[in-house]
Amino acid sequence: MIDVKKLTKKFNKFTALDDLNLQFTDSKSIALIGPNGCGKTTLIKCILGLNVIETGDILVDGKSVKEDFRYRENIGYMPQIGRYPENMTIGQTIQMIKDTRKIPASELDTELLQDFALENLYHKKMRTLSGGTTQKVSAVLAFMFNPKIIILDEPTAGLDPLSSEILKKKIIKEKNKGKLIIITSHLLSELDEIISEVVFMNEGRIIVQQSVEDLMTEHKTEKISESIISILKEMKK
Ligand SMILES: Nc1ncnc2c1ncn2[C@@H]1O[C@H](COP(=O)(O)OP(=O)(O)OP(=O)(O)O)[C@@H](O)[C@H]1O
Repeated sequence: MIDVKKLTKKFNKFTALDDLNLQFTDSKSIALIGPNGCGKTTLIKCILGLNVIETGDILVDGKSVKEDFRYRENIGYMPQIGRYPENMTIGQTIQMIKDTRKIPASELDTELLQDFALENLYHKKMRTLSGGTTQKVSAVLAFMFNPKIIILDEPTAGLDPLSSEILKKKIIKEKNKGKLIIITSHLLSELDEIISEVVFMNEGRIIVQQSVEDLMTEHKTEKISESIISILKEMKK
């Protein structure tokens, strides 16, 4: 569980996150959505400890992210753009990260590795990979260490339809095991099958946090994308 308490994040005089209060509970898959620049990645980076928090706090399973960095071992993160050592191969990169985590091979989740058939490309250098293949490496690593919380930043943006489907199935499977999944996406049509809750942000604030059922009932729609478009239209009035 993640508990965001009165979180404000400023970059000099610019307020990127403005007094956020939020709870993300286990067994949910939450879509974090909102216009470009509304603060989604900033919030994710605060959760991951990549942004320093000056005002407010974030508790992950009851422990402040400001205190002990070890909570990060429970979070799998797939960044929007993964950056890896350019001259290492896929195989070496995955092995290097496995070595730093020191988790027995029997406990690793290699399902995505197999489903993406990434082992066939183990010899390829990271700098030579297409955007989609780099995304697959990031996805494999986000799930590999069986984290309780999985954060995916625009996960399907660069993936072909088949790979996107493989990843979506994996997300649903892990959510059903009780994990907490947070996804940012602008591809609203992608979200329908996987999301149980929506957090809509604008200008560093939470506009809506609602279960998918409530959202669709309120907006009389059958698709998340249509509900979000209704919210956007109401905001412009
Ligand atoms: N390190 C930084 N220094 C200064 N400003 C920053 C920094 N990081 C983010 N910002 C600003 O904070 C705001 C929120 O950015 P953020 O990346 O969180 O948006 P986002 O919702 O993830 O957008 P997108 O949908 O385009 O990915 C933007 O105005 C951005 O320019």
